Amino acid sequence: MKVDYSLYLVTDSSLVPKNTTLLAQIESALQGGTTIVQLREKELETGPFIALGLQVKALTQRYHVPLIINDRLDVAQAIDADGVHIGQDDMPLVQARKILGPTKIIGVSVYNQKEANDAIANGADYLGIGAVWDTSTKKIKRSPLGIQGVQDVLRLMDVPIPTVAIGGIHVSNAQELMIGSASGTRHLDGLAIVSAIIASSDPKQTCQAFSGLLNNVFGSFEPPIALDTSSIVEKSIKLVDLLKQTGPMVHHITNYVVINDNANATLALGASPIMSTNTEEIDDLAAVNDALLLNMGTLNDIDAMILAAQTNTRHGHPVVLDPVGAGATQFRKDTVARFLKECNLSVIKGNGGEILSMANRGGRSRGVDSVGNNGGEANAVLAVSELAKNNGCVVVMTGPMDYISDGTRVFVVENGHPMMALITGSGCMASSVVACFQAVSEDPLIGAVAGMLTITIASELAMKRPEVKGPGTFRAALLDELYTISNSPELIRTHARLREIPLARSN
Ligand SMILES: Nc1ncnc2c1ncn2[C@@H]1O[C@H](COP(=O)(O)OP(=O)(O)OP(=O)(O)O)[C@@H](O)[C@H]1O
Ligand SMILES: Cc1ncsc1CCO
Repeated sequence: MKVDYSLYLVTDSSLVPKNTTLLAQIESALQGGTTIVQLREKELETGPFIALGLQVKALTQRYHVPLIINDRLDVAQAIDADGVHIGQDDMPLVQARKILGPTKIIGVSVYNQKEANDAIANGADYLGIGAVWDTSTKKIKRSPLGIQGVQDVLRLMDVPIPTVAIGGIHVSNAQELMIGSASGTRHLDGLAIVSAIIASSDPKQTCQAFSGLLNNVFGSFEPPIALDTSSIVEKSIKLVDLLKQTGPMVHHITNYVVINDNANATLALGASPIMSTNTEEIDDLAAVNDALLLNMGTLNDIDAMILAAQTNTRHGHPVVLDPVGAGATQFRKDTVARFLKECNLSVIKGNGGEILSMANRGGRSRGVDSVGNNGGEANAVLAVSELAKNNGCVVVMTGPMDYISDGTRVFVVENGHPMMALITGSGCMASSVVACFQAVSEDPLIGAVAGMLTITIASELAMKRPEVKGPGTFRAALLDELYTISNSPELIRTHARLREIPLARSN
């Protein structure tokens, strides 16, 4: 579930103006564009808190906005809220997560780098950074952070998870805070507001003012520099080196046909594979993992896959899905729908039949094999770009040409050899390689292109070997050539055939 943290309302009944009610203030705020609500009622006993929680939940559900409960896990459970927000002196995050399970949102209040990174390491979904300024709504024990203090926490987070700032934020200082605290590509994802909304004589109007201001600020943040194809090739070369230097761990839940090739391809690039399907160890693995690959080939362990995806996402690790045989059976179609709904995927990498059928663009699978694309390049471009845009991820569609898109750009890797289609699991190996690159690439699009260049160039180099006579010798040579590229990444520069297809503006 993707959560919009941008206009985060935190309640406080004691601040509600005399002529109205808390519920009316919340509803007005929702009409004005509040994107998430936290019920913070420090003085309420359990019974009345639950009763109020149920009323607020009915409201937030109507506006399709998540409801978070401050501190009280029991209340959150009783009303099946979307999550909790805990402070440094509340129930520790580790225990809270055990109680609430992996799917609930848990936010943590943090004041400095250490608290932020501890919360990130323990699987917080978002951070509330503050207090930014002095505030009348909460007695603060530590001096206010100011804009610089917020920026320090943002800059020093080990992994960039969503953040909101809290404490003394009003329409008058919100823009200064959003812009002043941004650093490089990191910025706040939203503002948590208490009195400016709850005590407002017109919460709807106040929220509209915040929303307008936030939209302008988000629009003003520098988009990442769009690299041309030769810069992406150079980046890919650097990523091969980085993979070898850092040796990231890549947890695979894959199929039993390809499992050994997946592990060996990962090792050949200098990364560490772990092939585990046991739910008991997902937490421990996620704590030290760097990327997760889910492969639907033999389609067991679906619950473990989803749990692993959610757990890894909480740790900030990318998740790659190989939707093997996506359109082949009703069960596979249903399972893909579950992955799309319940997981936050970084990359979907499938063959033509799989990706085209997921995009409703005519693809077919016979078992796990792709049965062609009748719509040519234009159809492939639309399939990857639409699927990417609709799911907020990168999509790779393999075949004689590999099409790769993040929804705004489309690249084609023209490298590869037809012999790849004659060994089982070459696509699955490509997914492992893409997952390895996701572990070291800040940009999932570049990581996906780098992965596809690496495996397809390896296939070309393998076919040049004199001992390669057919699929058997090719399979071994492919591993050898992944290893060759890992040691001589500049081979990518001389072999890459990468082109960009401009997307029509209407897309
Ligand atoms: N005709 C071809 N020419 C060049 N490269 C190809 C060709 N067919 C496949 N490839 C390459 O082979 C790899 C696997 O792609 P393919 O679409 O065959 O995957 P797949 O069907 O998912 O494989 P599997 O299910 O066996 O794992 C990709 O790297 C792709 O670039
Ligand atoms: C042949 C086969 N069957 C299920 S998975 C798999 C490997 C290629 O995906």
